[in-house]
Amino acid sequence: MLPHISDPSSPFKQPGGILDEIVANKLIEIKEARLKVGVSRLEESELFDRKCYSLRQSLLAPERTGIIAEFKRASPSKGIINDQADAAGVTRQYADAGASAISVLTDREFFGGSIKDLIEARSVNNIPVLRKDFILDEYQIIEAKAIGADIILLIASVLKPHTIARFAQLAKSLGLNTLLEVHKLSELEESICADLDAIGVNNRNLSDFSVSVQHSFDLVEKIPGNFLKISESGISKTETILELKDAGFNGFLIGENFMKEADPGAAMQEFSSRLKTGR
Ligand SMILES: O=P(O)(O)OC[C@@H](O)[C@@H](O)c1c[nH]c2ccccc12
Repeated sequence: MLPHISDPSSPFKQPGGILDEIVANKLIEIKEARLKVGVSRLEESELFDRKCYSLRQSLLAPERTGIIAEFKRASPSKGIINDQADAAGVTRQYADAGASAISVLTDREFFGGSIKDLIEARSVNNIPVLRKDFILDEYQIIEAKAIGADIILLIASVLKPHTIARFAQLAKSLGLNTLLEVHKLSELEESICADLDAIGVNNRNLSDFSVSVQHSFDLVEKIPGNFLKISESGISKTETILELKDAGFNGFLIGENFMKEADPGAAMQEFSSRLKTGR
């Protein structure tokens, strides 16, 4: 093993653990995609010039739930969750059940996702779609637009602040919405920049997978008022959503709680009606 020396000129942090593995693998994938497809082919995609749906509008629409429902086949912490699910069918049911947005994992190696899943979800939905992946390169942002995503995720435990600012600016210039994911106060303070639309507090620590919704309650008041506030991960009860809403959150990212069921769309439907009736 090489010693753990961080390169000051690197655009990335070195968070350690599984994240370092994910980053190393992703950098290889990006290199391959650049060679195989390339930016100019992406820009020729039919979807590239479409106007994105606004995350703000959809999250704040009173007839919607604020839930960002995630299509996730597997994860490093849980292994396989639901590898046979149909992306179009499930995400359509999510939307019909009042989801404000759809999140689709596009990482294959660690989450069993694909670009195909996102394209399918896009083709049957008219609410915002989040490309859930580890964005490390401008190429992936252009790709996100080309496959029909409306929102990209930038992860503060992986990207240095100057990289986040650069990526957020590019995303904005393409009309994409940007969600910055933070796990702790220092990440929020150092990474926040004007071109972001939303701040997500990830209740899961991506280095050791421990989950606590308390992270959201601890950070909510530190998020400036002009950003949408989203609580991510480990949410399985409607009561938690009501508490998070009271604390000031506009959005709630839920994956496993739905995907672990044989019929994730029906699970979201049931959750959503419980939320409405306050049970
Ligand atoms: O399945 P959960 O616990 O409801 O979590 C969903 C989502 O927040 C989680 O998948 C996630 C949050 N940040 C990420 C970054 C990359 C991949 C996945 C994620």
